[in-house]
Amino acid sequence: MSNSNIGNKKQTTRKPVVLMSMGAQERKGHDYQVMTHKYIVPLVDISECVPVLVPTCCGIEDLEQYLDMADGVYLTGAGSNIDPALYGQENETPGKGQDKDRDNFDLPLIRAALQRGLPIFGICRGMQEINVALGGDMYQKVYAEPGFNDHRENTEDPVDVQYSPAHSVRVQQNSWLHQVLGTNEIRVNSLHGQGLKNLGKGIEAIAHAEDGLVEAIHAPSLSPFLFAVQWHPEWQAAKNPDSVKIFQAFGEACRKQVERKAKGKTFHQAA
Ligand SMILES: N[C@@H](CCC(=O)NCCCC(=O)O)C(=O)O
Repeated sequence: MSNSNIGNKKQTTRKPVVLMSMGAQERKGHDYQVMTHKYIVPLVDISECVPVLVPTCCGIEDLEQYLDMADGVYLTGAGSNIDPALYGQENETPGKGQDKDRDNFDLPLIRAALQRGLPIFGICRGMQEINVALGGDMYQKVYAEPGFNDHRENTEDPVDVQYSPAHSVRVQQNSWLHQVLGTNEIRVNSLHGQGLKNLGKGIEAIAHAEDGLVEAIHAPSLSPFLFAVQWHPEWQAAKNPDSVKIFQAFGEACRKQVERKAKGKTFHQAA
């Protein structure tokens, strides 16, 4: 934490404010907006940011006001699938739940955050949303695609088994992620049935699973920090050195945004 004295008033640089879009859940006949604890804790403890949980059930009328408050955007995983109509496909998984409110909030949120040069970090569904928001599409059933492995968890397993390391990920040599992690191969958990197919405009893959499926993306031509992963670094993040490095990198990107804002600049002006 850096301090600066202005006159006699001691001013402390504020922590970054990060938007977390919530998802829909129905319980006992009531509709809820939810956010899982495991996503919040590393943002507070490791990224050292202040989360603002945003309901996605009320449309995008206040989107710009939310973004006025934000120094970063953090898009989490969720069991729901993105509506395939949003990337020009028929629905191949009619039995899987969707969350159209979250789709219809997050895709405009991503585009508007990019316009403002805000750091964006996505996990699992969050990575998929970023790809779709920028015109990419998905394999709706990776497990049914020739040549790909099954990346789903066994939902009958205990939760700690579901989130245990499941496969290796090769990190692109000399990529930003390689520099952050200091290695070109890591072991990751895997809890997804869908995966990135054609990449959206400006999106580059920087890590792949053993079967070639995209596991991490960035977009250096679009943003100072647009980074997303298919695995779940938030799971017991403090115990995973790779996760700690990722959440620290996101926090640092958001602190730079705070500094830019304090100087009255946007990323595009400061570049
Ligand atoms: N439905 C998509 C995205 C999967 C995903 O985000 N899984 C995480 C669910 C539980 C959690 O939040 O950890 C797909 O199947 O690819």
